Amino acid sequence: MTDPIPVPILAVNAVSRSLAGREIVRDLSLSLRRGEVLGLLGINGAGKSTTLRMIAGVLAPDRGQVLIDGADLYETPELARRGIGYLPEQAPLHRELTVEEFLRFCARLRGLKGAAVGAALDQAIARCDLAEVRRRLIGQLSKGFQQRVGIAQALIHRPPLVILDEPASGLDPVQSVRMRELVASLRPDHAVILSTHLLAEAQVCCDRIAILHRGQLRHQAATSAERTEQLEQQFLRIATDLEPVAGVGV
Ligand SMILES: Nc1ncnc2c1ncn2[C@@H]1O[C@H](COP(=O)(O)OP(=O)(O)OP(=O)(O)O)[C@@H](O)[C@H]1O
Repeated sequence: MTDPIPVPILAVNAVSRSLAGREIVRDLSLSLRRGEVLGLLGINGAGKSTTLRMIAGVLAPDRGQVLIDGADLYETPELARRGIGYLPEQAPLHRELTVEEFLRFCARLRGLKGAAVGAALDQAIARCDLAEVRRRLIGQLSKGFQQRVGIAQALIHRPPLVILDEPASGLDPVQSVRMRELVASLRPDHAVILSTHLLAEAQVCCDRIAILHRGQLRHQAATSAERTEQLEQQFLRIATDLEPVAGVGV
């Protein structure tokens, strides 16, 4: 007998959402398995953050369904949300707390108690390479460290799905490289979906790229299957409203 196909960690089924009378995301479907990193690529205003907000459960779709590890995010929100870690575009940090204080607070918010809090804290700090700043105030850290604290809060309860909205935005080149390494290191334990408008960034740390334009998914490819120049050409064609090259796509 063959093994049953595992339930995807994330299944987005025909999701649409309008804001201020305009359809921002239209009929979008995606799925993601454990161990996969998916890059949602698109120009400014393509609908990446709106899509991620729906997947994170902070913005309800008008139509369609989001399943987290098989649980419907809008019918069984408590269950589904336990499976999500989310870093929004503006990291939700408390600048007046130390890294440790903030992450303890996040662990408790996520329902961890007693010794589990300390264990989760140590693990998130080690994972995000924050040991040297664990007793520093968040407000005094560099942008690179602050983003890593943002990722640590998303990982604190070890969710199967990690959602990162432009995690490398505003980082210097050195911090960007470290951020890509951190994202890639999440692969064995989590499914990761991240947004970016930088193709090079997506290519380095993602297994698959999905190009979003005007709220629609226009192209998907494994990063190993297409060369950088091919992907760049597809992205430019889509972003300038030309048809993508036939033969590969969603
Ligand atoms: N609350 C809102 N009300 C009205 N329009 C909105 C709202 N939020 C986003 N939009 C619009 O929806 C479109 C998509 O926005 P979104 O932030 O999802 O794009 P994005 O691809 O993440 O862009 P960026 O790379 O600039 O962050 C934009 O035109 C934006 O102005």
